[in-house]
Amino acid sequence: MANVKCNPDLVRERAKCSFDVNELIHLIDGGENATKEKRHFEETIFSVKELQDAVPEEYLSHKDRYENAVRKATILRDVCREYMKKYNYKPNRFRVGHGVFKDVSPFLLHDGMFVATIIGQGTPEQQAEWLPKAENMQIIGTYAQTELGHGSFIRGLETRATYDPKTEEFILNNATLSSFKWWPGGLGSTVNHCIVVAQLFINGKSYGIQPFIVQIRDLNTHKPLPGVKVGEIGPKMGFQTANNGFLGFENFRIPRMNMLMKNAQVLKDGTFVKGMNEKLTYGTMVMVRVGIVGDCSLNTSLAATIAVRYSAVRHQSKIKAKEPEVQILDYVTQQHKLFIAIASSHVFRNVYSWLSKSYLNVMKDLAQGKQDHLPELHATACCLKAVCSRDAGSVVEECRLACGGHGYMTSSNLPLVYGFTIATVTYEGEQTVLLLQTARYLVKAWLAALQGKVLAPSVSYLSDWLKNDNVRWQNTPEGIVKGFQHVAAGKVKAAYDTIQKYIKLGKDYEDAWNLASVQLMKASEAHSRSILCEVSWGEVIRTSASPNLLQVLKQLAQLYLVYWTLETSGDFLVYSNISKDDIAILREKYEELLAAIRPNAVGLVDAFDLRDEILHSTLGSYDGRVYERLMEEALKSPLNQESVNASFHKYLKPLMEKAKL
Ligand SMILES: CCCCCCCC/C=C\CCCCCCCCCCC/C=C/C(=O)SCCNC(=O)CCNC(=O)[C@H](O)C(C)(C)COP(=O)(O)OP(=O)(O)OC[C@H]1O[C@@H](n2cnc3c(N)ncnc32)[C@H](O)[C@@H]1OP(=O)(O)O
Ligand SMILES: Cc1cc2nc3c(=O)[nH]c(=O)nc-3n(C[C@H](O)[C@H](O)[C@H](O)COP(=O)(O)OP(=O)(O)OC[C@H]3O[C@@H](n4cnc5c(N)ncnc54)[C@H](O)[C@@H]3O)c2cc1C
Repeated sequence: MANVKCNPDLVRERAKCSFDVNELIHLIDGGENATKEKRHFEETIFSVKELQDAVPEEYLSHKDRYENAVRKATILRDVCREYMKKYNYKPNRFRVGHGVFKDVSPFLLHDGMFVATIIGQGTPEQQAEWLPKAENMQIIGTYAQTELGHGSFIRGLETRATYDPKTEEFILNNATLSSFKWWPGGLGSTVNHCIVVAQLFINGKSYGIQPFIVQIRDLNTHKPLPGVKVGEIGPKMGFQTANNGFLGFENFRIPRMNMLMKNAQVLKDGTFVKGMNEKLTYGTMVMVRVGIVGDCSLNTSLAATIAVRYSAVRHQSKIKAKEPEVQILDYVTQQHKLFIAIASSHVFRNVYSWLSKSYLNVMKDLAQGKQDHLPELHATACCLKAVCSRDAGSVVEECRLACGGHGYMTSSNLPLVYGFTIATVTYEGEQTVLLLQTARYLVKAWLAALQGKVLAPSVSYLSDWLKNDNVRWQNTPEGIVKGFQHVAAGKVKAAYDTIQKYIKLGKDYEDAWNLASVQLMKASEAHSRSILCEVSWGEVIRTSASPNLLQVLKQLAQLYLVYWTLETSGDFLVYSNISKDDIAILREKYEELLAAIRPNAVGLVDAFDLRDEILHSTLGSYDGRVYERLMEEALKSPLNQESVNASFHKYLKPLMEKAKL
């Protein structure tokens, strides 16, 4: 990228960067070698001509866009397969996926959840049967759980799998419209298999929801098998190329061994054997929620790169009347909008790495029959997924707004980035629903703390707070982290006390819970924020980097801490010993941090190392040729391929002529 002829503003910005951009790229990637491998892989992918679109996708019809996405998905699969064989390298498909599809791949659910569920829920024999086929794409699958009538409350799913011991088969049925599967990616027209999550019935008795692997289309003709009704759900706010679909069964039979039986089992005679913990059936969701925190980092870095580069190139208005128009990046309000995006991307990445380690440890424990840490992992993954996805959505939208009118252009790519980022707030567990899951855990932890029990590490601050809720406020990063824990503990206590108050007033526990649920949700959010602050600050101070880079990383981590303290200062005034003077000091600190980060802003987004092919943006490309690219892209509009459009003769001219009469 270094030899590209760049906009002079960007050249100046890059020259004043105080740290080594390559050092940060290597740190994010996990080492110099990892960067080399990543770049070589991306170079290979983006030099494949067939993966480049001649016409921007937005001009294609819904159908053509889908077909183009499937075409590219198959080419990408082949290229990746060859590449992995040759170099023994496991690429991050999500980064190049955004480059190839702009949006998401119709194979997203095959890779993200179908294969993962076979691994997580299948017995070794079932894995041997289906995994090689799925990994080779001999079969293509999705994860079909959500129905028209139920998504969040999965115990309420209506799809039935009734066991028939005579034939040793399950009979799948969707007797009601609300029981139809609705949403699974790739289901519309792409997949031939799915994991179907259905209510198991044996001899008229319900045994809860279980996962089944089901072939729904003929492998040669791709026609739906008899008894299967399947189709696509139509256009959405984003995820246009994900090919989300619907599905229903009528007396559709599958062999007994198609129930994934790593946890619970159904024996030939219809005996149901319970698993170690019925919630392990929800395992794929936990894994994906962890992954989404990482995805939030990537999505935020895409938007930050586009908006920061654009803001360095764009000049508008003046700070001082007699001086030239300034780069909009020099407005402190613009820095306020954008630097939190850079900081958040780093925070999400660090927290993702921490959460992934916890996830892998719990998986190891489960393999040995130990499940003590599962509730903590579930609670932590739920609230982090909810808060990171919501933050990422807000930050991406703020970046888009920070690009003014041009941020509204599809060619800026910001509307598309917003479309797939905001979807993460809903899928894999709607935000409020997940926050309330964590709240269940927090209330239990609070009760345990009141009883003097030892708490799990992520909630041990509740016991500390009970011992001393009167800690003196300190305007240091460590002091702020403590402050966030105080806010969280104060909110958990308040929510708990509210439940107790309603119970004393004669409400039963469930009603009391519902009445207190706004407070419970906020307590859960505060708990999540305290984890984000503690973990990300902890990761940064442990980072080994050159002094210059470390200084910048600390500035970003502090910016995150101070930003959120100021954003939620009301909570701090209620639940901690912060004073108005401390808040004034933090405001000053915030302004200092914005000023300190300003000279490094472009270097920081360069360090996300997102190629132009991944950014897909007229505003965010490395060379900063913003206006040229806006015009070049506009000229690709089909309306610009002719000097007079047919509608003139058909409609406008007759209208004008009628007006003359
Ligand atoms: C520079 C950048 C570098 C970064 C690089 C990043 C690279 C990116 C990396 C990775 C990216 C990976 C991204 C992955 C993407 C993959 C593909 C994504 C596409 C996904 C598309 C969407 C798919 C879907 O949406 S699938 C459908 C998902 N559906 C849901 O999530 C439903 C939500 N509902 C539920 O989960 C449940 O119904 C519930 C939990 C809300 C309630 O369940 P219920 O049975 O009613 O339980 P409840 O009575 O409330 O609780 C009973 C007790 O069970 C406990 N519990 C509940 N769930 C779990 C669980 N999962 N595990 C453990 N325990 C659980 C609960 O706490 C209760 O316990 P208690 O003790 O009784 O309180
Ligand atoms: C882009 C996209 C892709 C998807 N892909 C898939 C897929 O591949 N496979 C699949 O199976 N599913 C998929 N889904 C479905 C997704 O998982 C669900 O939409 C999601 O879990 C939310 O469930 P819901 O739609 O039932 O929302 P609802 O639960 O109906 O939410 C509506 C409102 O009700 C509130 N609410 C619901 N329950 C409670 C409660 N207990 N307490 C308080 N408030 C509550 C919510 O907070 C929300 O405000 C996808 C969804 C999207 C948007």
